[in-house]
Amino acid sequence: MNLSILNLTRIYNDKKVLDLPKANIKSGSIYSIIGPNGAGKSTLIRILAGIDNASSGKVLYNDSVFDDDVRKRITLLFQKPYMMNLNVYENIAYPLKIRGFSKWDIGSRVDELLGILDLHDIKSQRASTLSGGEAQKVALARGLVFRPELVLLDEPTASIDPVSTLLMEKLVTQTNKNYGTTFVWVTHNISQARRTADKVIFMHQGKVVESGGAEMVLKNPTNEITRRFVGGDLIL
Ligand SMILES: Nc1ncnc2c1ncn2[C@@H]1O[C@H](COP(=O)(O)OP(=O)(O)OP(=O)(O)O)[C@@H](O)[C@H]1O
Repeated sequence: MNLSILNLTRIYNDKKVLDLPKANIKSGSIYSIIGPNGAGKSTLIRILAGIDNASSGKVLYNDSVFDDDVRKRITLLFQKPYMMNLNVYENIAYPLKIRGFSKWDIGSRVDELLGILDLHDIKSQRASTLSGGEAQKVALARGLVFRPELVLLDEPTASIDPVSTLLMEKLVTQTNKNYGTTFVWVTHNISQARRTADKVIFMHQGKVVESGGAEMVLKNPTNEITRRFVGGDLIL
């Protein structure tokens, strides 16, 4: 799913926290959004996911404005996973069940995801008893099982151990490759952006300071603030 962002702003208490005159997210790519605290990354994700309103401007999903049809083709994952009061298998199967998939199709898709994320041993466990990391893996599997066109990720691996983080990254890159899924992933982990992203968007003070191919923005940025940020300079 392509996204076109035009003159998008978000104002909180008279302060403009987001100001994006023009940006495009190309279908089939993995985008990392990086930038310091308060840069407007989560605000942007919330607006793209239709759970917050812009103060002005618009976002087009392919060529449509946000509506129920767009909503059905999007997944949003935060740092804190949401679990339904079901077991692991049923949580992951849920989006397929409500879309009327056959039992056989549900079984094969859920089994594949359980395998990739190493969740087979806990597939019958109630979701309310899972650890934070286990729950996040289940949430990712549930968010991908119906093969959404666009996946919005807001620091989903921030409190996940390195092994599970790599499994989640692998699932994201594999899903992108196999189904052409577009990912927009907010991360504070520059190494994670290096491992996963095709394109990187660097935000600072509500604006896109630099964007482009991951290799270029992360290794050879043209902007001085980007260079300091990716180089680990804490004072921008
Ligand atoms: N509901 C709100 N009311 C007032 N100000 C808000 C609100 N939500 C966000 N802000 C402000 O908007 C700015 C951008 O916040 P946002 O959460 O988008 O930043 P971020 O880049 O995701 O930061 P972080 O890396 O810390 O998660 C911040 O200054 C924040 O204080």
